[in-house]
Amino acid sequence: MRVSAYRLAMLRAPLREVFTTALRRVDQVEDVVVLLETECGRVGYGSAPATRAITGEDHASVISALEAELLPQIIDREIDSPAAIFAALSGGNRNARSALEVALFDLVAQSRGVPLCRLLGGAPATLYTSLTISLGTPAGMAASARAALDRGFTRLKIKLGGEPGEDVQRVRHVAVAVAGSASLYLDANQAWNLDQAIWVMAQLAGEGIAVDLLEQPLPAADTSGMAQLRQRIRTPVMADESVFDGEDAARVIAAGAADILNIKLIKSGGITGALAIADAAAEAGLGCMMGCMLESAVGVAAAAHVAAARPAVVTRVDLDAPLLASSDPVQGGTRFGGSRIAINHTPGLGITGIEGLEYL
Ligand SMILES: C[C@H](N)C(=O)N[C@@H](CCC(=O)O)C(=O)O
Ligand SMILES: [Mg+2]
Repeated sequence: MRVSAYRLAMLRAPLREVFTTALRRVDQVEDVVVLLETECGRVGYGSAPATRAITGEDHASVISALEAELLPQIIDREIDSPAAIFAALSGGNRNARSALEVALFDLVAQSRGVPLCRLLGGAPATLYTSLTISLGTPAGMAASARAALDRGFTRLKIKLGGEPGEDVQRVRHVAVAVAGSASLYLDANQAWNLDQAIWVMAQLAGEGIAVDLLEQPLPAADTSGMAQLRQRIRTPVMADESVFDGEDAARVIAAGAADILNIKLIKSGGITGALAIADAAAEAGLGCMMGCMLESAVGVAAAAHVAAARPAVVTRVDLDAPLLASSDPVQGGTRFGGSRIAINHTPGLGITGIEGLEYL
């Protein structure tokens, strides 16, 4: 398979509500989309959002890495396997690499006539995602949680990361709103220190509020704090910003800093890096969550395929970004509806087009 041409475009989609975490606020889905074209008329899709607060990249740095560094490495080159993709690409930044890798994997799977997850060793499946409740006022978050129940979600990810007393209030309000109809997990996006994390979890335990999982409570580099926290609370701790790639995974596992790892294609620089994290976790007997950034259904569909390729280790998915948007311009392929994600059985990612792309 030879990539003969490429196009770059912007995909924009409005959100149902502004997405707010302890790290950033996002007003709309805004991805750089890579379209790779082959001599035989196939199109491979990949995408990346700007995630400056997490990976340091904005749209300009993603576009420049693609055009100046990465795309020249693959144009008119024979690429027909995952190993060839890995061998072809060097440099760039994580966001750009992820977009390009996904588009290449899409094409290789299409050329073999199999869904992407089959190329990666799995099979199409139905996944069930949590829905994220943005950081806000306790009353506002409770209302969003009730709306999520109405949409059929039974697992909610509660964004925290303000003053600890206020965070307890937020969880308390959400817990009352869902009244046991949904499991709750918390994501502080690095906002607390060790004492604050212990205090918040003790308050919630004291009030009998069940918390399923605690995601990235401490700063990404504080693996020793995360390891100490695990000894002090009963709730499993998940590493998100502490684990970008396979090397980070090995370090976090060796430090005993997490019970579960959150894999995201944008952090790992694509599918190869994501599988390296899953393999490291499997070897250590840890589970993984497949997560996403606030991004379009192109990258999230690719993440769903990776999850379906490693069902024994990727036991949870937080692939809700397309559901946080008020419409999905991506046509064909993996379908997102309520909490249900139905992975396509058609070749590659199965994408047949994207409405409203603004070509660069
Ligand atoms: C969208 C997903 N549920 C999520 O919360 N992902 C991130 C943050 C995404 C972003 O800032 O774009 C997370 O911290 O888990
Ligand atoms: Mg997180």
